[in-house]
Amino acid sequence: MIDVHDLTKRYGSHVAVDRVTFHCPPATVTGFLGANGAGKSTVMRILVGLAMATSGSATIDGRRYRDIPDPATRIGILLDASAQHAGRTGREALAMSAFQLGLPRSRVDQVLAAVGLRPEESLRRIRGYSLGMRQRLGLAHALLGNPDVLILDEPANGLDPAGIRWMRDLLREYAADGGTVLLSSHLLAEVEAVADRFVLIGEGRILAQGTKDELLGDRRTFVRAAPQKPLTLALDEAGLTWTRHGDGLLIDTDAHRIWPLVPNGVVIEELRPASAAGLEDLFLRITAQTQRDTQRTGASA
Ligand SMILES: Nc1ncnc2c1ncn2[C@@H]1O[C@H](COP(=O)(O)OP(=O)(O)OP(=O)(O)O)[C@@H](O)[C@H]1O
Repeated sequence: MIDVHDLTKRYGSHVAVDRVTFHCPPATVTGFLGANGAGKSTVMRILVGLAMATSGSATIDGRRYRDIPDPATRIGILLDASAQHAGRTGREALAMSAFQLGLPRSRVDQVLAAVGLRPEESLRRIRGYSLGMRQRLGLAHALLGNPDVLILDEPANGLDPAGIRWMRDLLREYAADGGTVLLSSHLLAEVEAVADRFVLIGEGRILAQGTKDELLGDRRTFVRAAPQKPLTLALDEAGLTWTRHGDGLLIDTDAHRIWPLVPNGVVIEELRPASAAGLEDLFLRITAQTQRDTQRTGASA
């Protein structure tokens, strides 16, 4: 469990993180979202002991990072994939870390396979790695000690679409096995696809937090159909509630439940979630309204 409580970080007179509170339960992926300079990296750096809090606390399983024995076997960290030793090969870098952690060399092959770095790639010097390869290597480092918490700052940066899909699957599996993931990203669609919970931060303050349902709320579906009557009859028969909305219907269920009910001969002209465009829309609306002197908290944890 990651617990950030009333955390504040000042740099001189600048308040980078302002009384931030959130937690990340086990078996979940928490997406940490915010515009450039919002304070995400600062919170993550404090969590892993690279920066000191001005006040408040940031703990993992009830302890500050520096108080955790063998932290690398409990917490996997990827903060800056470009900050890896350029002159070593990927395999050498992992082998050194494995040695320091007292892990068998076979663990290096396991994590290389887990992150999809091919043997010939692992033998190349890191300076020749693409950003996507560095991200994979950084994640291999994070996974090396088989931790049950992952703290990842922008891990999808530089990954191609297949890489992003791969990372999504890896993190979902990790959480399904009971792991706790805190992941920051600018790629909202990706975070929306992988995370169970979201924390939105702006100018150092929490703007909203909650599960997808809590934040994106409206699960109704808007449908325009021609002719409409047979569809409303089918909806009634299925026990679904609906209301007329403009030239269409607002139906009290998810889109995937509606498709099988559409009678033969009815043409669906439009079918979409009734709420706006999802997380990206929410993010842009909330951050557009960001004021340092107002705190908007959506559904809370
Ligand atoms: N060492 C530092 N000294 C002074 N100010 C800092 C320092 N580190 C961060 N800041 C400031 O704190 C604020 C938050 O920065 P932070 O890097 O945490 O944001 P972020 O949300 O991670 O942004 P990005 O998405 O661009 O990485 C910014 O205004 C930044 O300029």
